[in-house]
Amino acid sequence: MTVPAGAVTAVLGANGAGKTTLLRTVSAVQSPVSGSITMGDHDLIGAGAESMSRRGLSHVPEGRGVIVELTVEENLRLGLLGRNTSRPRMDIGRVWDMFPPLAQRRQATAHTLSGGERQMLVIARALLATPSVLLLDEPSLGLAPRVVAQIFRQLRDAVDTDGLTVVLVEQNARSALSIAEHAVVLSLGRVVREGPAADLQGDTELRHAYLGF
Ligand SMILES: Nc1ncnc2c1ncn2[C@@H]1O[C@H](COP(=O)(O)OP(=O)(O)OP(=O)(O)O)[C@@H](O)[C@H]1O
Repeated sequence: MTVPAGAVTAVLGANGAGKTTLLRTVSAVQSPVSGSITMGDHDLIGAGAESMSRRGLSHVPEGRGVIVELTVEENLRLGLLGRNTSRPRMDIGRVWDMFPPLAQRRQATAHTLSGGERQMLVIARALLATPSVLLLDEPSLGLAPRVVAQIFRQLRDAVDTDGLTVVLVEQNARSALSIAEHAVVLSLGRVVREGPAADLQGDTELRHAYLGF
């Protein structure tokens, strides 16, 4: 599969299709059995996790990952530590504008946040490191549609404003396709369809067979 730069690519497929494995392999958490992974001209296989962040690749795994003992603001400051200073557009002030619920709770300990607020926090923390490629695993999991819409709107804005490249793994195919330019459908660990998101959205047979809507 190919991920176009400066766009959102949705990675879709049923439970167990291999979406999480794909992201873990790209970000070097897991080793591939075969094949190749390249970013621009660079071969990523064997590069190691540290080298991934130097190349501007950031992975937000499923299941949140905020540090619950720290405040919202302290969690965000951790994102600044891994910052790629050649892309300085993102700062904590912009996070407060992007996610007003976080601004209201900036001194609150993260364990008091709702699921949606925690998801906003991990995405904001990843954005503060100013990655060029953001891998997001199921950011909508367990969240109310209104919160999902808010998070997706901000992601879309980061792509449009900063030229960020997003790989969005989602079971919520309808929402993911609504913000993606490009899409890939996985089944049993293989790509069964890849193309413009609008084409996949318009393909009723594909939607019924693989996307559940
Ligand atoms: N390309 C592949 N080749 C062989 N096995 C794979 C491949 N991709 C995934 N698997 C295996 O399939 C199983 C399910 O994969 P994975 O958890 O990545 O799916 P998923 O689409 O993320 O599912 P969920 O939506 O439930 O999180 C895992 O045991 C994984 O090791």
